Parts: sequence; structure tokens; C-alpha cells
Amino acid sequence: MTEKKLLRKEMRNEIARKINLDFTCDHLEACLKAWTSFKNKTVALYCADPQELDLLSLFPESQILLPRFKEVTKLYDFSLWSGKKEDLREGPFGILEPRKLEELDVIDFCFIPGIAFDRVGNRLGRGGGFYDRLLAKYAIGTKVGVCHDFQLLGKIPKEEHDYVMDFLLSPSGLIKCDRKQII
Ligand SMILES: Nc1nc2c(c(=O)[nH]1)N(C=O)[C@@H](CNc1ccc(C(=O)N[C@@H](CCC(=O)O)C(=O)O)cc1)CN2
Ligand SMILES: Nc1ncnc2c1ncn2[C@@H]1O[C@H](COP(=O)(O)OP(=O)(O)OP(=O)(O)O)[C@@H](O)[C@H]1O
Repeated sequence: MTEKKLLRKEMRNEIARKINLDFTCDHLEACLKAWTSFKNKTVALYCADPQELDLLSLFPESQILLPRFKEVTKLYDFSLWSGKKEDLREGPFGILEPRKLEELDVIDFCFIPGIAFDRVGNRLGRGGGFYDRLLAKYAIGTKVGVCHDFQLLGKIPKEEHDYVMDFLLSPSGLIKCDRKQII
């Protein structure tokens, strides 16, 4: 098994162990407000699974985009979402996604869920390679990895195609990724 696959398996077990714990994330909204204004910005989010941080309600003045699976390509696109529940449908993997495909070329902020991140900004995802391809497709301003504190690890193996995060958001706060740590 590759290093990445092994780590993914270990982290999945760890997440399953922690899933019933009560994570208080009250700090997230204040943290985002203190950081910057998202007013009239385009923000790519995700419909969170129970083990992920749910940020959907924190951007009332932004244009929200969500990943939407396309059968033909078997890949995800980012599609605009009205903010209304009835404009979502269940996609593959049980993840809610916009019914209609409406793309934008430029995305100001992209919040990206992960199984684990390191402080340099490397991400371990679910293993579909979907986000790396999504990030390659659009002009993305700022990439923010999102996870619980226990998912911030010392080091994550990086492959050629992996995108690096600019910031990491967890219940304890926002970290600017430090590329210098690579050496
Ligand atoms: N909320 C959310 N939406 C997201 C992602 C994510 O991580 N979180 N993605 C991030 O890339 C994309 C979906 N990526 C996925 C990649 C692999 C599997 C997958 O292999 N699922 C296994 C079960 C493993 C598991 O529990 O995670 C399966 O369905 O058999 C699912 C989704 C786009 N949307
Ligand atoms: N830009 C890309 N072009 C082609 N193949 C890619 C690309 N990005 C990733 N892949 C392939 O997808 C597979 C999974 O990649 P990886 O382990 O990086 O997934 P991940 O980022 O953890 O998953 P996800 O983004 O779905 O959460 C690998 O086989 C990888 O080669």
C-alpha cells in the first residue's frame, strides 16, 4: 500500500473513532469575519458530511459555488448555488449538489475539505483525485483547507498533481501555510 493510502486508512479509522464526539465550532464564524470580508465574493464551498465542518451558512453575502458531478466526464465541476435547499439534489457518494450546472471562471475563495492536512498546506483527500482536477480547471484566488484540529498532521506525502493550500481553517483558528517548512 502506498504511503498516502496507508495514511488515508489510518485517518479514516481515527475519524470513525471521533465521530460521536461533540465538536464545538462556535469560533469559526468570528474567525472568518476577523480575517476578511466575503461580501460579493465568489466562494466555493461543499455540502458537508457528518464528519466534516459545515460552513454553508457562514457566507450570506457571497455567491456560493458547490461541487457538482458530471456523468459524462465522471468528474466534478463547481456550479453556482442559489442558497435554496430545493435547488440541491443528491449526487454520487450521497453528497448534495446543485441541480443545475452554472459555472464561473473566477473563484475568489475555495474552501476544501480534507481527511488530513499538514501545516505546509499539503492535503490528503478521499482518494478520488477530484479536488486536484477541480482546482486545475478554474482561476482560484485563495485556497483554504478545512478540517478538525486532530486532522492537522506533521507531514503528508505530496505527489506531483497535488495542489497546496494557502490557509488552513480548523475549530481552533486560521493558519497561514508556511511553505518554507518544506525544507
Ligand atoms: N463534502 C464533500 N464533498 C466533496 C468532497 C469531499 O471530500 N467532501 N470531495 C472531495 O474530493 C469530492 C467527492 N469526492 C469523493 C471521493 C471519493 C469518494 C469515495 O471513494 N467514497 C467511498 C467511501 C469512502 C468514504 O467514506 O469517504 C465510496 O463511496 O465507496 C467519495 C467522494 C467532491 N465533493
Ligand atoms: N490533475 C490530475 N490529473 C489526473 N489524475 C489525477 C489528477 N489529480 C489526481 N489524479 C489521480 O487521482 C487519484 C487520487 O489522487 P489523490 O490521492 O491525490 O486523491 P485526493 O486528492 O486525496 O482525493 P479527493 O480530491 O477526491 O479528495 C490518483 O490516482 C491520481 O493519480
